[in-house]
Amino acid sequence: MQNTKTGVLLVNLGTPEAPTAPAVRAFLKQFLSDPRVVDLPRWQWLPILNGIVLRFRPKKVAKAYQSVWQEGGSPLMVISREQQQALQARLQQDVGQSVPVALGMTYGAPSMRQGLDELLEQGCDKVVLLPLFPQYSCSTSGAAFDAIASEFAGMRTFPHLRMVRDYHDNPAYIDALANSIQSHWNQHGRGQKLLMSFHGVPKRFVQEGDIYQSQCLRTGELVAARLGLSEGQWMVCFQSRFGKEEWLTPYTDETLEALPQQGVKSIDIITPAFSVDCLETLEEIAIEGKSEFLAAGGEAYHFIPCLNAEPDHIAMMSELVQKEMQNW
Ligand SMILES: C=CC1=C(C)c2cc3[nH]c(cc4nc(cc5[nH]c(cc1n2)c(C)c5CCC(=O)O)C(CCC(=O)O)=C4C)c(C)c3C=C
Ligand SMILES: [Fe+2]
Ligand SMILES: [Fe+2]
Repeated sequence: MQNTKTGVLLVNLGTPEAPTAPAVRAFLKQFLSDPRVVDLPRWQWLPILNGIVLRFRPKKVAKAYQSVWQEGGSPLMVISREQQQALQARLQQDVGQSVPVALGMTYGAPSMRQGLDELLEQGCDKVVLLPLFPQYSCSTSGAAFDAIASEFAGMRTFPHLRMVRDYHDNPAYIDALANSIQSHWNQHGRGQKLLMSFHGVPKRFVQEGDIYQSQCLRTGELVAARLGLSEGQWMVCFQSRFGKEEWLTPYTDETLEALPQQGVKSIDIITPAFSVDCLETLEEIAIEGKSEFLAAGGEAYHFIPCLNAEPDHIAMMSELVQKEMQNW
């Protein structure tokens, strides 16, 4: 009998197994060896990666991970597991049948292969690949596609596949962000400016065709419009710069240092490119960003968490999956 069962492979970037230098080194080695992430010629990049980056960065970054590590592990993994369980329960409710949801990370564990095998073992012959990167980038969603394709390359028969490429302007995603900001304002009051800080990428990626920047700007505009914000009350900026090349601007850290001098003493900051809180939101933005802003003369800094496993975020994911399941 032919299978006709759909499963969901929920994808995120991945994270180290422990907040230690050896575990961070192992993770960074796999991640930063991917040409989708650093596309310099291998002869040029690998000596830098092995001789400098992997020698010095793991110790520093392990310390940063220690500052946000949770009882159950890396925040990215703990929250991704919550999303997996919540989405499976939500799909059962919305679709009225079991739709298995597995987790696969582009780098580290559980690997894409482990996630895929979990679905195949449950009899799924149709897989919806849902990378939790709302804005497409070659360095994230592109890399997730490569990772599943390289697993398929070794299979005699691979399952049917549909992939959600991006959802940067999906009304339910925009609503979930706007609702999260509004409820933060209701609880804590409203700052002078709302910063939407997206993970950066090298400017060159965009010049060479990556649609990431335009999708970030569109998300920003839609959220601002949904909240009725006028120019000057919000801005988009880009964080997590890596290496010497120019990345998308304005840079978040420079913005945080400049705003107090421009009279902006209180801000709210949200990170819409991240679907789960992780090192880059909890350490770089919630901790480091705050101390940068306050040191520059800022007075109030409010970090708004990612959508994580919030019910409206999970409902949006269910909607994305159901759309892919239509006429299949
Ligand atoms: C080297 C270039 C990098 C590109 C390009 C890049 C794009 C990119 N990354 C995310 C999401 C995440 N990145 C995270 C960590 C992280 N990112 C880079 C580098 C690039 N990212 C590094 C080196 C690291 C590791 C930490 C460090 O050494 O500073 C994470 C968090 C992982 C965690 O464990 O918590 C996420 C998530 C996006 C969305 C993106 C492009 C759009
Ligand atoms: Fe990154
Ligand atoms: Fe960072």
